[in-house]
Amino acid sequence: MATTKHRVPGKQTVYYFPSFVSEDEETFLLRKISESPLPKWKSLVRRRLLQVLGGEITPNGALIPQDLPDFVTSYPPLIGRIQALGLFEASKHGKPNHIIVNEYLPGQGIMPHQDGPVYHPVVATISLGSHAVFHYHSFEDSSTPDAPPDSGEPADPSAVSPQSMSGKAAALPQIGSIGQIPILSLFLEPRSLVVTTGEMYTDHLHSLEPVIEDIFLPGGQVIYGRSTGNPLNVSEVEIANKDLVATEAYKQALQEGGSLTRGTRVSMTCRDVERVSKFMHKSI
Ligand SMILES: O=C(O)CCC(=O)C(=O)O
Ligand SMILES: [Fe+2]
Repeated sequence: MATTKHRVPGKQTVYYFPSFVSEDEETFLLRKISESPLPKWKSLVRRRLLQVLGGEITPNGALIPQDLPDFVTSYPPLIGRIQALGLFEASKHGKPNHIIVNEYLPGQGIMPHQDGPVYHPVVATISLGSHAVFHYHSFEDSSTPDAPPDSGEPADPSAVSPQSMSGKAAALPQIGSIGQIPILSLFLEPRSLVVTTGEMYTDHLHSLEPVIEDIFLPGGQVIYGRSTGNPLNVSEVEIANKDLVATEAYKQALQEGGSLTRGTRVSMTCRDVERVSKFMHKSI
């Protein structure tokens, strides 16, 4: 498969595609997203939910479908491009039908969580505007929690947060159900796509640390855990996709070490909601 060379070394179930959108497309997408009608905007503690594209999901996990906008179906043809990778082949619709658009200012992140069973267990995330460092975590007892979604974060109604993370302010687990050290960490370039499948979707959590800058050591490690304020939580973790990173300046930071300041990042998280209601959303 053409995707094989995009597999993150050491993981069969995570794929990284640099330059998935062009610079012109990135500019266009950021403009289109910022022009979104205000009622769709919601403020969250750690990031801003900009838009939900494709329709709202009911508390029972069914999508009330709404047409996806031209800026994801036509120019640029993001959905077609994702479908062509073949990684959604086993999902009901063969491609994403739902996109959550989030904005992260420097210093904002998202705590470890799972995306939950409402979606087919494949998620494709496009990064725009800034780099980020993305972490995957294990459950220490390798069981998944049965806690309901907590305090409004993640914004996604179907996302599952472990009980240990239910404190709003907690950036990292305070009690032991989530491994302290990420099991996999990725460098996400602006304009890249990362696709998480299989057990990395179903049995693991993912997060973005709320930091203003990312600090790298020579050889492609990143410092993790600074946001907890506790030096005992700080560790060095390997950037698993360092050899797939395409931009010279980022390659250099990963090879030689250094720090990279975060800018405003907009992410587009694309998934397939398998249960679709027969009722179409009607615009008022
Ligand atoms: O913004 C990202 O890269 C991740 C977002 C996320 O995990 C989510 O919306 O569930
Ligand atoms: Fe998520």
